[in-house]
Amino acid sequence: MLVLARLAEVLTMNLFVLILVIFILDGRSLTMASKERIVSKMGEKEMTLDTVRDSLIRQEDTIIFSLIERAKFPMNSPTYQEPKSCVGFCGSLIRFFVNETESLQAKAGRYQNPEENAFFPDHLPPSLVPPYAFPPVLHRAGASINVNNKIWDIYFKQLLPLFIISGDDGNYASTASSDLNCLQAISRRIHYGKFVAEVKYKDAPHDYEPAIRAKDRDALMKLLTFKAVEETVKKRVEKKAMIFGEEVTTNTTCTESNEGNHKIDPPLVSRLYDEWIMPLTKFVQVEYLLRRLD
Ligand SMILES: C=C(O[C@@H]1C=C(C(=O)O)C=C[C@H]1O)C(=O)O
Repeated sequence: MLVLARLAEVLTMNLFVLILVIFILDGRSLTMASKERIVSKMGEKEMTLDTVRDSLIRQEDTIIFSLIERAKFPMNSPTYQEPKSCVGFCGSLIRFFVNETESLQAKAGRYQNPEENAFFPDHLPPSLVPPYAFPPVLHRAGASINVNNKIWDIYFKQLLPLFIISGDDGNYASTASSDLNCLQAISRRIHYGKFVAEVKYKDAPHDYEPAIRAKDRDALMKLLTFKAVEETVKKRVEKKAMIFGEEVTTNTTCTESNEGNHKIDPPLVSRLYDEWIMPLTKFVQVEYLLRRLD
């Protein structure tokens, strides 16, 4: 009797262990299966020239809104001046602000996304958040191209004076914060040239390879340029600046309310795209393609 009871106990125990093992294995295979589904889902959303162009169109909204926000403030030049001595931090307020914000955003994982490039990439702290498996679209050699030095210089020396009125209202921290929003939006757009170039290369490798091997920048520039697309971009951003920068009132129609009164000058936005944003995006495309066969 005792033996039978002991046997039953052992069998029950074994059965329990067996069920537990099945449960764990099944759970693991389920997790793996769902992970595979996510990965294959991302794979399905393959990048095409149309999808990258759609992204550039959406990014126009971010850029224009950020410029409108910066235009709320006058120049506020103390934001950019190098103080004679260190005041808790060394250098201009804008450098301090960008450095510190990038540091925090790096910890929060911003620069794990291959679409993001820091202005001060040296000595950034590592991300503290679990990594996300961004689809590996870019070719390794070109992925690290960073033209933010150029963007920084152009933004402060050429762009700001064009669309910001002179004056000082003391809002230096808010000014620095809105500058950073502009810089990040413009930088993301310009570096998106890497994705544009990758898609163009994949669509026609035989067209690009001879120019890449010959390191012929002019030929590459010709191959990747679509003048008609650029003209459309210029017209569209001007129209967006007109619509987004309108003063909205409830007692007049949109067209009545705003003749010539926009938060940012619409033709100027078109000019920013024509003279800086599109040429730099194309510069990034050429640089990326030159490394595409490395
Ligand atoms: C980005 C592209 O490549 C080039 C750059 C463009 C831009 O920066 O908007 C537009 C057309 C092309 O000349 C593209 O083809 O869409």
